[in-house]
Amino acid sequence: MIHGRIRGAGIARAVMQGPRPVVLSGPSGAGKSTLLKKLLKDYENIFGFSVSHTTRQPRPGEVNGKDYHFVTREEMQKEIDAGEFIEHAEFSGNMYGTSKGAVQAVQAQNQICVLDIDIQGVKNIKKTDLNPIYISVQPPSIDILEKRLRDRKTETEESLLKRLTAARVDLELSKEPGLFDLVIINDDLEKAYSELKEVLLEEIKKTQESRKS
Ligand SMILES: Nc1ncnc2c1ncn2[C@@H]1O[C@H](COP(=O)(O)OP(=O)(O)OP(=O)(O)O)[C@@H](O)[C@H]1O
Ligand SMILES: Nc1nc2c(ncn2[C@@H]2O[C@H](COP(=O)(O)O)[C@@H](O)[C@H]2O)c(=O)[nH]1
Repeated sequence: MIHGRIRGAGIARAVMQGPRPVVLSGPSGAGKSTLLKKLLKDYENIFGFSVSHTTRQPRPGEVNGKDYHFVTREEMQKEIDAGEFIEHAEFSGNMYGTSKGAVQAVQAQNQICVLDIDIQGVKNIKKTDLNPIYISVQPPSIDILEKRLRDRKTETEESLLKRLTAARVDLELSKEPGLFDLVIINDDLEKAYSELKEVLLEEIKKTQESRKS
């Protein structure tokens, strides 16, 4: 596995559709949303979030259309059948998916599109021509992950156990050589955030430059 270095960042994209997207993956509770929120705050208008669809219930404070498009299983299946999704997966008893519209909405603003998706999503995106930078955010240990998930107070005991089981699978599958361009161990948040910014610096600069011209 490659740590702290990016593969293929300098390779020109076959089809230039603006800045290269970014996939953030890793176990639930590893800190993807925390890092992403910092990035979106510090680089407002440079990054845009791909708003996924999900069938899970909204958490307190989550906004429909901003954090997720909260939909029923029937609604989501209908859109999947109509070919409106780039990828979709079942995670911890709910459906999640990235619609074509979610990515297009960000790319239309010439922003770097960031996808927060699980490892099944990563494998499915690999089959497309999206060509993102793949980053896995991982916890320092499973025990710390469990503590973070418990402290977040978003899960029932049942869903927490499901997420921990999925986390173990995720950490195993993530070892596949070449699956991720970069693995960030999110122990110290500021250090993890610096690593994330460093790897994205080239795309950030390109996007900032394109705004000037
Ligand atoms: N480096 C860190 N040190 C301590 N706590 C952290 C750190 N990073 C994130 N956290 C906390 O851990 C919890 C889980 O983080 P977060 O919700 O960002 O994870 P996630 O990977 O986005 O999870 P999910 O995939 O379920 O959305 C949050 O309560 C967050 O505040
Ligand atoms: N394959 C996809 N996975 C997604 C998508 N949106 C989110 N996720 C992943 O689901 C889990 C759980 O998220 P939570 O918000 O319920 O905690 C997490 O690993 C996300 O990365 C998606 O569109 N496709």
